[in-house]
Amino acid sequence: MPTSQETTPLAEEQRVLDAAWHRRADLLAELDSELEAAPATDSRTTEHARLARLNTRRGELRSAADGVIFGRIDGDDGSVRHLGRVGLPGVAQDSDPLVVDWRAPVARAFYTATPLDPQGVRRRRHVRTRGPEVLGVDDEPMDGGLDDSGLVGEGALLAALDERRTGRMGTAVATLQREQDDVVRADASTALVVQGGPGTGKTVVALHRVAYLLFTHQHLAERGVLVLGPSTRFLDYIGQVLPALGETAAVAATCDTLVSDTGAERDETRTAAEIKGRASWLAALRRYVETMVPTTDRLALVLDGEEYVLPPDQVAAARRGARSGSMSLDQARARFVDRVHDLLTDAVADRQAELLARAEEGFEDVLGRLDASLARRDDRAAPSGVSGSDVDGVLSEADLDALRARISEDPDIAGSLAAWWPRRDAVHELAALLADPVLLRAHAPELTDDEIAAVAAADAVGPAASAAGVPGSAHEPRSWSSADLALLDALRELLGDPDARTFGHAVVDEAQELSPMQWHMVVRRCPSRSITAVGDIDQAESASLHTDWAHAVGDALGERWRRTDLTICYRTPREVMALTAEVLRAAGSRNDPPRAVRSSGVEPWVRHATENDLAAVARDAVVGLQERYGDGTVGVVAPAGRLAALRQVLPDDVPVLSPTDAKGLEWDASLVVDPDGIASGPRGWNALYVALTRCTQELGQVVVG
Ligand SMILES: Nc1ncnc2c1ncn2[C@@H]1O[C@H](COP(=O)(O)OP(=O)(O)OP(=O)(O)O)[C@@H](O)[C@H]1O
Repeated sequence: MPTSQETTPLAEEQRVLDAAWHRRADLLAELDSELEAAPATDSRTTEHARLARLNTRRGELRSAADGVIFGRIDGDDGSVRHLGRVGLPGVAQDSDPLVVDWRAPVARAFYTATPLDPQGVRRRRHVRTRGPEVLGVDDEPMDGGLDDSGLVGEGALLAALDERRTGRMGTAVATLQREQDDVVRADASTALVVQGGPGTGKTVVALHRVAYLLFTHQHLAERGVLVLGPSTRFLDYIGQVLPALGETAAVAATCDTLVSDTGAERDETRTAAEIKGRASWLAALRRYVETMVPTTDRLALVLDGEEYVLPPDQVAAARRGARSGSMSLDQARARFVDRVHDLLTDAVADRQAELLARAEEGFEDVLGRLDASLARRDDRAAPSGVSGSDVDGVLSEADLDALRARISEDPDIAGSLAAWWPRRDAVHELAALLADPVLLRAHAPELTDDEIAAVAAADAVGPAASAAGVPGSAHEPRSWSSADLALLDALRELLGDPDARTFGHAVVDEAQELSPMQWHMVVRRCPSRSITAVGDIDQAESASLHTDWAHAVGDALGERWRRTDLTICYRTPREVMALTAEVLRAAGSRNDPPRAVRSSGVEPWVRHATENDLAAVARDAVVGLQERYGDGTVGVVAPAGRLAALRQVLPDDVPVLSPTDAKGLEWDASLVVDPDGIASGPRGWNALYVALTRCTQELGQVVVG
């Protein structure tokens, strides 16, 4: 006889979780033994692909321990479905799944049904679990009651939002909100720009979208998804989320690490960064690369000691033909070399025919040369075959093929062609261009003299560059800024980049920071333009001074993108968001801050300090916050110029960051030191908006003066 305890919703869900937990364990054991039994090396592609699939599935199942089930929807038709981070099939064949994957179409109603639009759902239940244990259950009947908040599963959501922060981004798969779910499941055939204020869940949405797309579209899973974030610190912050959502086919990078393993090694002035970020560099670099195509039509090549001067009109035609279309310089060069091999083959055959003709006229000396020449070459077909040249001395098709093959492998010919049309190295060529005002003026005529001076001066920061300014001249290896790396990426593509990898989809976080040249980097990685970009134009600090999204993405995406907005702030409490409207106005924004869903009950506070006691006041404030949020996280945001001094006095375990580096991160409590100093920098009010919105509970400020 069931006890009264066992009939409670909690006991009911515990029974479901027990069954799901065991099913997951059984599936994992099956996968383990199947993978162990597989031969260590099997070169067959099909077997390789099968093992990769099994491995992925094992990874998914392992990482789903928290969230084996997290929700349930009861339909009007009496159906009951449980949702989890990964789907679990029923034991009997053809039985209903025990747990439905959250990304499956039938799971959608869990995120989007409301009492006003129940979508066939009678009741939504959030099931809070830790490992194999059910902690609590929140029910939401869809019986046409009030729908005031616009929130889905408000109780579960607010409980999730009140949890202490760990310094790593958690998953919100159980509590995604309707406007977020719309983005997660949006059509991926064109670019989507998601504008949202601080804490509206842009990162959450971007990451869940990756998981959703990889689950739903096999071709994306095969081609991979690129996740671009603003910094390696940020990538570390989100690092655990994708595997926990079941995704391993995503590659995380920053724009800088896409180009160089070391990332950007030097900063530069905002002026230089803004100039170098402009889209007009694409045309400038194209013009520059055009100067790397030889202009002479005289091409003399030596084969077997004989010089052949190729017909100049044909050399010119080969050069023109090679540059047609949108090929890289390397591809064009390869095409040209191919054509030159044909021309040389013809020239050798013509000369031989000419010698033969003269021999027939009885010139013994010529006959001697011809014999010697034929003896040196091995272009004729094998003696056993019937060869035209055996009969009349004219090279047969087979002889010509053999001659062409020999020409294409001849190292001297290759050497002559390399001297005539040298291969170019993007690093050297870019260093040469940026260091040389004459070259800059020639290829980037839209730049003013002051702008050219700013670019060349920025370049002089790097190790010595040759003053010769001739493309290809010897340049020392130099260090690059972020803006340089975007130029390098573009130049590499124009010259030919054998290592370039493309992806099926790209997700860009903090997208407001990308320069037009960086947007081109994204499109280069994702030529289909299946891109999801999330960002907040009001948090933009980038030197590129975007004021709206059309300005930011227009050059790279043209008209081929659409925008959607996230409007609810899940992170920052109402008490803190109330401070931000004024900051936004000072930043010149016409937007309102997002609506905060929660209150922390703690009013933001301000302490005053002088330059002399600033460090001590900040230290005192941080220690106080640490005492109150000992089980959570505390972070400090300050103007870049104050960071070093503050780091010396503040506890080691507290991150002390500039607004730029704090972007996208959050702590339970944050201290903003010298907000006026932050606001007085370039795009300073936008930076202050970032700084003030990092906390989930409590905000303190130390004002100087
Ligand atoms: N639906 C949700 N359920 C639970 N938590 C959520 C949800 N949406 C957002 N959050 C939480 O709100 C916080 C802010 O989310 P997130 O960092 O994605 O916002 P953001 O818009 O990227 O912020 P920023 O503009 O500052 O980078 C995070 O702690 C996130 O886990």
